Amino acid sequence: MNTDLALPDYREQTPEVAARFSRLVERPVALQVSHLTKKFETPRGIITALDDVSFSVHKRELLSVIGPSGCGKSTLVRILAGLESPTSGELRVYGEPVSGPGADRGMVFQGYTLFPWRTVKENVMFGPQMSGTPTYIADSEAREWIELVGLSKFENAYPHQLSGGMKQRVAIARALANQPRVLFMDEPFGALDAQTRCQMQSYLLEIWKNVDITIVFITHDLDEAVFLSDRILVLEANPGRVNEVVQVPVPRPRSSTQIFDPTFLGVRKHIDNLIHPPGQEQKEAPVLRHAISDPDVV
Ligand SMILES: Nc1ncnc2c1ncn2[C@@H]1O[C@H](COP(=O)(O)OP(=O)(O)OP(=O)(O)O)[C@@H](O)[C@H]1O
Repeated sequence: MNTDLALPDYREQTPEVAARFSRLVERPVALQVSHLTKKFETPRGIITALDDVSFSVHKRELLSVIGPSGCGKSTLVRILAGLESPTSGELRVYGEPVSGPGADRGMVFQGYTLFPWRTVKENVMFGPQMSGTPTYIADSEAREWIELVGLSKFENAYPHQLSGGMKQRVAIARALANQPRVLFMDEPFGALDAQTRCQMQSYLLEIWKNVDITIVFITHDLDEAVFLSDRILVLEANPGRVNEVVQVPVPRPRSSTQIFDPTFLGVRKHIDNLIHPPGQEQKEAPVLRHAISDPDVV
């Protein structure tokens, strides 16, 4: 059976979805990335990790970035967070040029970056305390953020007492407690098992619904990108360039049952084709230098 025939074109939008996108582009631009280029000098020559990358993210938008390995996702997020400088190009947050790290941008990484010697609440309070918020205010605000991520019963627990998904919820609360204007999430659920990962995606949408925050979400998981995003920035590799910015035509609110909808599958297939162009699939597994030959392994 050719299932492609049943899939709608990824550009088909219901009137509700089209209206949502018209409203989205009317909102202020939270993040403007203009002509970003990053070159690395290596003993083997210059590597262009990012080549003239431009895109914008609107207030309260959730934009995912996806692409093949080596397309520059990590380099991009490091530059956006101010941990690395671009070779050329510019980054603006609500119109203000930025360079270097700043409280206007928050980060959630894949690895658990909580302080193991601090409780959940102390972890969430850390940023505001460091920026001079009085302890009693930081304390009461931390409780609110912890409630938002559904961990009130665990505010006095230590990270080692929490599951991987719970630790990432604390990491989200900790990032939000600093009240950034844009939150960058770099494969935050990449280390979680499949079931927890799906739960975390739903939690993230719940949290996002209740907070005035713009999210840039880096992932290599197509389903995750489609499930979460308003739009998806698809990068190509060697050099890292913008391939396409795709509007996700799946209505909100999202639910896990939508992953079987033709609309979901149609846009997923389009992005898959951009990342793995038909006819360029790898025909055989690469031969590894240290591969062992075992006749019992087929
Ligand atoms: N510090 C560095 N020095 C030299 N080359 C680098 C450096 N960092 C990244 N690169 C190169 O830049 C390109 C983009 O790398 P980057 O890690 O940003 O891609 P990625 O999309 O995150 O890859 P992956 O999905 O495999 O993690 C690659 O060719 C990589 O080898």
